[in-house]
Amino acid sequence: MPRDIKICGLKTDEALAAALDNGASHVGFIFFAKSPRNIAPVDAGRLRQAARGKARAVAVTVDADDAFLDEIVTAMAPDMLQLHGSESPERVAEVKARYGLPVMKALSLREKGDLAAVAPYRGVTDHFLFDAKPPKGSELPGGNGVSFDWRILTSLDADLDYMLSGGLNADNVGEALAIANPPGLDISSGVESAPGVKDVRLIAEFFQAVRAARKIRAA
Ligand SMILES: O=C(O)c1ccccc1NCC(=O)[C@H](O)[C@H](O)COP(=O)(O)O
Repeated sequence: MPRDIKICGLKTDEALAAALDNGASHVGFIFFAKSPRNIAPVDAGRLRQAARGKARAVAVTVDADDAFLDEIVTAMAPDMLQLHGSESPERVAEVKARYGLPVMKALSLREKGDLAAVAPYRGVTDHFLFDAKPPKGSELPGGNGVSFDWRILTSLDADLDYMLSGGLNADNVGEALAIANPPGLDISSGVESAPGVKDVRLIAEFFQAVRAARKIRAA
């Protein structure tokens, strides 16, 4: 059963409180101008205070340069950086060294062959996040509410630390857990009533569904 659950794309006190009250281990803030979940570093810095000692605050960036990362790290003091663009292993290593923070590299998957992208990042990134490839025409590298074939994850080494992401919701998370048994889960649009608008009821329902799946597996 998942050790970690990340609620991503938070912008309000209410949504953050719902994530924390329900037991999120990670809370994510998106720094990508085209996203409906985009947040200013200073606002994320204020929000993330409530997460201290409860959940790790994750700054999600897309091919960000040092100047933007400096601004984010200074304003919000994240616990982790999620690199959700086409950052190379060398760039991941550079970011890790520059900020001394754990890094989660996001990779987008559709089929088994896409897992070849994992090897070059092993020993470089601290964690992986496996998301679906964006649909054609999407301007967003993540947060598209699209899932992939979770069966491809069963061929991964058991020690690989990753979050399963992409198109999860309360209705399908039980199946995702039964198939892939991932160490972590990440969700964004599946707990929204509209793009970028988190819904506290959907957040609670997602955690309930995870708990229900946990009971089924334990029985
Ligand atoms: O969510 C976004 O808008 C976003 C924009 C740019 C880069 C990454 C983004 N999201 C990253 C995440 O970690 C999402 O939670 C992940 O892609 C899953 O999203 P969803 O399919 O909506 O659950």
